[in-house]
Amino acid sequence: MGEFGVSSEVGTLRGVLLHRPGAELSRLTEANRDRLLFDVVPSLSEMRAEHDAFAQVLRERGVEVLLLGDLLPQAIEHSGAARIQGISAAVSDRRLGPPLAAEVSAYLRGLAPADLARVLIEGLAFDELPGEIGTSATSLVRFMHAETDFVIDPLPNLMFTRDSSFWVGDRFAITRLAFAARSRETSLTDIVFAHHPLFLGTRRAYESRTAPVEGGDVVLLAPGVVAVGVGERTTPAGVEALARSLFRDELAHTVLAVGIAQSRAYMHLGTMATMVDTDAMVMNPQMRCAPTFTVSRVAGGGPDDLTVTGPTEFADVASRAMGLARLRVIDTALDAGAGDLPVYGADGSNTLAVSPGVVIAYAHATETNRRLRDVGIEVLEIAGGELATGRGGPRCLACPVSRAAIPA
Ligand SMILES: NC(=[NH2+])NCCC[C@H](N)C(=O)O
Repeated sequence: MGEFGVSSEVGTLRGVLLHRPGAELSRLTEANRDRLLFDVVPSLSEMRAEHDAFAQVLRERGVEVLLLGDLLPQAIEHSGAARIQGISAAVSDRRLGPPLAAEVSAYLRGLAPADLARVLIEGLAFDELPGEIGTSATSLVRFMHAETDFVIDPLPNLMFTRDSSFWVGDRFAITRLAFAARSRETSLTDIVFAHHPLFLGTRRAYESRTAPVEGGDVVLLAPGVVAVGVGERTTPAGVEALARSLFRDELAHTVLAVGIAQSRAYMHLGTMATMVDTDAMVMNPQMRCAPTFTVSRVAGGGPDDLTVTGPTEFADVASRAMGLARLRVIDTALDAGAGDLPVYGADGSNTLAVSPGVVIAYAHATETNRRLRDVGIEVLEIAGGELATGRGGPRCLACPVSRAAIPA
């Protein structure tokens, strides 16, 4: 696929990390789906068929598709540290109590890499624990847990690989996810990028990881110019930490912090606005004037000194920061066909570019897709009725690891 590295949202895509939906989604029930961030309980078989078709479109366009479910066991096989890291992120003393936690950890240490990877992704229910674990009288948890409790929570949102990591320049960034239901996902993307031999020698961006930053909020507008949504997920402190880190590593010179509503319907900047060409964005109309602060480095200051200006309207400041005479903005439509998802839940703005002016989009975003075609964007449609039940479109479902540089 060529070199790893990503400096835009539209440069010709050469490689992506996807996660094929698996049994972790069969864990969703009416009782837990809200907590696990799904609007309805999906059909796994249909969802997998849709996801396979998505991967196929990518492959047909010459994109190498890496699957997390393949890379994770390979990384664990390769590195003892990866194994320990996966186990310690999954087993919580606080939740299981020390005696049971110790027994579960010992059990996981003994599993073959493929089995351990499966547990780390799909979770572990109490009734799946081998009979001999925790049966001594030392664990109250073993006796009193609720029927529906998990020893290790499943990760049904892992397929949204853009949230738990992203690449900027020639480095990978492991994020910090805002909600408890997703926070462990980053331990798995970290294992893959830090320990899989494929990525040997690649470096890490954004080490701090204290305040939440989700990859879905990070939009690489142009080389050196990074927009980050601040809303339900990414916090202002997260953007500050990310900006400092990107400036220090010279991976960006301008960070735009874009205020989006604190609501599930808005979720991520990438859900509301995405690049579809080097000079064009598809955008929820409300985003044009979203209050945006520009964060840059103080001239002559230390690497950690930031200067903040604004607020200014998102579309204007983005266009200027990208050095464009004019940014073409295509408004997302209120698409029908999204069932009872809220108006922009059709994920029409959540397109994934495979090259400048060529994007993958959900077929159900009919009107938005028509508008994109009207201005000359090629739209490759995929079925997403089941994939969209967790909310999130093609862009969230893929973490680009290699894109060609966009021609200057
Ligand atoms: N980048 C995105 N918009 N990702 C979609 C994530 C969807 C997931 N169910 C969540 O609520 O977190």
